[in-house]
Amino acid sequence: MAETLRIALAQLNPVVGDVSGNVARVRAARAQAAAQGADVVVCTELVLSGYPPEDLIYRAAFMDAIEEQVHALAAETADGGPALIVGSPWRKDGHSYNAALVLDGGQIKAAVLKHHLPNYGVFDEIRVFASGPHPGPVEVRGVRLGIMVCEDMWYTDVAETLSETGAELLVIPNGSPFELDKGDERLSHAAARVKETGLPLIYVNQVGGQDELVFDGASFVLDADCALRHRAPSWQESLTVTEWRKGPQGWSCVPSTLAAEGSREEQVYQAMVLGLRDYVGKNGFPGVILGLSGGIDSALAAAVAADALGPDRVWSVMMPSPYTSDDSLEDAAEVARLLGCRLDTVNIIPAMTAFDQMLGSFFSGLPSDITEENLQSRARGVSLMALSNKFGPMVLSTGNKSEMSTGYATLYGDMCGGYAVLKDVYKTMVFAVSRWRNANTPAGALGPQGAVMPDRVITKPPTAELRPDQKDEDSLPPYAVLDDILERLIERRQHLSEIVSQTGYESAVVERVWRLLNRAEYKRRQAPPGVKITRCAFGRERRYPITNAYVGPR
Ligand SMILES: Nc1ncnc2c1ncn2[C@@H]1O[C@H](COP(=O)(O)OP(=O)(O)OC[C@H]2O[C@@H]([n+]3cccc(C(=O)O)c3)[C@H](O)[C@@H]2O)[C@@H](O)[C@H]1O
Ligand SMILES: Nc1ncnc2c1ncn2[C@@H]1O[C@H](COP(=O)(O)OP(=O)(O)OP(=O)(O)O)[C@@H](O)[C@H]1O
Ligand SMILES: NC(=O)CC[C@H](N)C(=O)O
Repeated sequence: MAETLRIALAQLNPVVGDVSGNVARVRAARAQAAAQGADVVVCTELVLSGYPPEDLIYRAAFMDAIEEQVHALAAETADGGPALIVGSPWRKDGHSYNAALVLDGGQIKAAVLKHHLPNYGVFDEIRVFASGPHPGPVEVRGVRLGIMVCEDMWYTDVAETLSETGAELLVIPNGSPFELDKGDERLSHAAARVKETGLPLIYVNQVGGQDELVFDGASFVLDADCALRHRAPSWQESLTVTEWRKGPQGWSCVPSTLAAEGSREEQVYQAMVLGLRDYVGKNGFPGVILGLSGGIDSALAAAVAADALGPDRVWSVMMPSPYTSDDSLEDAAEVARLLGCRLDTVNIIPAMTAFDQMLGSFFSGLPSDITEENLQSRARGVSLMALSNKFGPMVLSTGNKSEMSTGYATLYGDMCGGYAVLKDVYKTMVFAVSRWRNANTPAGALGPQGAVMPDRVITKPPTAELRPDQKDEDSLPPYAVLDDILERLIERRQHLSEIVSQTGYESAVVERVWRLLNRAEYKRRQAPPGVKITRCAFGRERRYPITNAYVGPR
């Protein structure tokens, strides 16, 4: 019976669908762990397919490719190196499962099948996977490991079965997407399982961006007394070999590095950076292009892009109209200078004049209104898309969550683009994160050190500059009030009366925000994807009908 054990936590960034690339990532991690004397390497949930694989699981050829690669990987473990615990889709008796496979001594020693399939929020695993039975422990190098997959740790029953059937150590491969405050939630579920079973626990999480999700990593180890023995860094791949010793009370982990979690602003910023970096990188774009207005949203989006990709892959374009102020021109130029990214000017006045002429016979005698305002926004969108078509960079959309919530954005105008950087970040958080970035250089950032936007960009009142003297707060409640109401409606799903009684806001204001929110559903369905940051992001997590005649109590 082993009295010491070295277990490697492989916090990897797989690419969904890239089976051979993912196998290569696992192979490299195993070689690195072997060089550090590891006995076992624990990888993340579904690392071979990438998480979440969604409907790829329905493709028999995809599942065949995975099976073939698993057998090859298993055969490689005959080399006397560490055992591998890899997450992989796995077929058995005509069903597809979300499994953790134990590969050792040249064989597939066990397939632990996920029991609790998450089917809420961003998850719909019941769509593609069958639920496995409660697993039992798997003996690896003389130690009975209680392996369970991600969601199985969020309930009591799987850990209970594992401990009752002799597990000595809980091991959990995860694909747990980032959202604010998720770290505490994970830790409290993990600690509950440790307390119930008296067993130490290893939690290994995926890192990287996948469409609207970003995985922060932050893998960790809890000892049997719930002491945190290791926390891997967030937002980057890592491989840590942890040392375990067996004493009279069971297994205990030798204390190792504890990476800091970072402030909320830092987490939001890093989530946007990694989400964008991986979206651009994994989809093969040479870089990004965006309209830089001199306002805070496009300045922050540009800063995130420069930190994600490097300033030389960010192309900013100022597109002045007759309503663009000198301050905006100066501020856009200063943002581009501070970031060190390319800035060009494309005047949209000729396009506005052309539309006046093209549509003049229809519009004659009618007052100028939102129609002409939206044409400016659309002229900018068309220009950016043309530059994207000609030169290849993907267009970034810069709308924030307050705007996405209220429909304060122009369809096929500023809503155009491939990816919306700030989509799940309320305007009040946009201000806070911009201040944070001006005072801090994020770890791993490819952009410049120091401030990335002039103070005036943060302090001036937000305006869309689509007509003279326009200010956002002329049409919307102040952002502090708007965001508070939106957060209560969206994330907390509060009733309107509850919001009024808890906050003292006028019920007419809360009613208006509710109406704006519901009315903009059609716009959100046409919005580009953007990374999930909050507890309830638009898209999969908030599914209201567009055609919606409900008028009863809300
Ligand atoms: N249920 C439905 N299903 C499908 N389509 C629907 C629809 N209801 C309206 N529509 C269509 O949508 C059109 C209205 O949408 P749209 O054309 O976008 O225009 P609209 O929402 O009327 O105006 C854009 C709003 O965004 C504000 N804005 C624009 C640009 C930038 C910023 C900023 O500060 O960032 C703010 C602007 O001040 C204005 O309040 C309708 O004319 C109709 O064609
Ligand atoms: N003059 C401009 N030049 C370049 N892009 C612009 C210009 N005006 C608007 N845009 C683009 O359209 C987006 C919507 O901007 P708008 O000024 O209407 O409102 P906003 O949401 O307050 O954004 P920002 O804070 O970036 O100004 C901007 O973020 C920017 O990408
Ligand atoms: N992949 C999963 O099973 C994730 C579900 C889990 N509750 C989490 O977010 O951590």
